[in-house]
Amino acid sequence: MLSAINLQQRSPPSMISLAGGAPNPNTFPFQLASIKMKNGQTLTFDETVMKRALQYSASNGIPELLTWMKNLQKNLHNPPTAGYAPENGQMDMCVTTGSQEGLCKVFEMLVNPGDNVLLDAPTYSGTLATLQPLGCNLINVPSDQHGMIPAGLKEVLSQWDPSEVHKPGSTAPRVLYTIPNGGNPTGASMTSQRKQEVYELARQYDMLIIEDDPYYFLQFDKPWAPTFLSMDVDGRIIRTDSFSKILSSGLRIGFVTGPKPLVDRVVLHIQASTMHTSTFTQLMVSQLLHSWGQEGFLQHIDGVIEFYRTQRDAMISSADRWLKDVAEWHAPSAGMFLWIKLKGIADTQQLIMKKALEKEVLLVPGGVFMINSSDPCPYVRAAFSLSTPEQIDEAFRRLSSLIKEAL
Ligand SMILES: Cc1ncc(COP(=O)(O)O)c(CNc2cc3ccccc3n(O)c2=O)c1O
Repeated sequence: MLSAINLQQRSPPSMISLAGGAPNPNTFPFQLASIKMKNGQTLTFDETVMKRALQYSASNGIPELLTWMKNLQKNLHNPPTAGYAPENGQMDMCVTTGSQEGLCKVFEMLVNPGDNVLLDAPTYSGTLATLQPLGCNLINVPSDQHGMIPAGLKEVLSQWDPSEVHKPGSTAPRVLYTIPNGGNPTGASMTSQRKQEVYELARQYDMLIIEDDPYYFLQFDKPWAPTFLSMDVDGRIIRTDSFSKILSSGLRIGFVTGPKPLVDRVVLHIQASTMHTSTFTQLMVSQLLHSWGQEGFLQHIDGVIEFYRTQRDAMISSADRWLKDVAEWHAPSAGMFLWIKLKGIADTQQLIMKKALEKEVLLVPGGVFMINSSDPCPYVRAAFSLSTPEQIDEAFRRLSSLIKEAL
């Protein structure tokens, strides 16, 4: 059906279509839309645009948003694959309903029951929730406050012979997942050196790397770290980006960037599920981005970075004030999370889900970010995105007292 709509959109006005099963927008109750921006601008949908905004659209995303994003990706990452032929893995993109949908579709496409999948735990609970039903075998790669440790990856991979990974029945892992900047929950950011070493190992064992990077635009210091996409000479990087932390989380706009043959298959999975991301939302964001231009977009990002840097600084100074003798942590250089190890506590689940609630302080017990959530975990995740510096300070005072009571 959607291909009929695509066909119609590309046909001359003289074409009369009785093909697409699309509803008639004249029956829709919505007439106009105007959205006031904080910078004084107004985004407007007149009657013609409104009819398009309320109608089905292409599964890979509306053209003007895709074009804008492809130009941004080329300017930010200069991917080697941008210049490749389509059949040789040319860089392509599609719009997804949040990067969460992108991750879900990519894993659906790549992972079969019994497959070995590599990732550095603790990791985003949403990814674990997507992977667990696929019946794959999650193998942890050692990591520290600078992200995945290449020597640890080499050690994990040493159980397979690189020359045999293509043999039928090989159990060698085909997929490696990581969050390279401002990791969730650890706040860890990978160095460029580590990324290059991990990429080389992925080449040796012919693996795809899923670069899940929603905090890329929340790196507090410049220059931003080179991405896996920027070093991808082989077309083995599938990158998920998100507008959630910089424009809006409720609008649900994300992107998958990768070699065209793989992006084409992600789009087929989208076609068979959500069909496409909201046309209205895509048009709204596209109008904003075209009015801002890349320079305006990056200026907006600078403002967002200053906000989260201030929040990070507040959380670190409160941690120094209240938690120094009962906990350990590393100050993140990106993202919105602090990963705190409570001293003398084997597992934080009970402490957080019971005692902390009594003390009226909410944190996330570290177990939910582990491959086996029942494994004891002495960590908690604290987000510095929503609370004020004053609230963060009071929350850590409460956390400090409940740890001391527990010891
Ligand atoms: C590493 C990594 N990858 C992908 C995503 C998905 O983001 P999307 O682009 O908005 O779909 C995320 C979002 N992470 C979270 C979301 C969330 C939503 C409601 C309530 C709590 C939430 N907590 O706690 C989260 O960490 C993420 O951290």
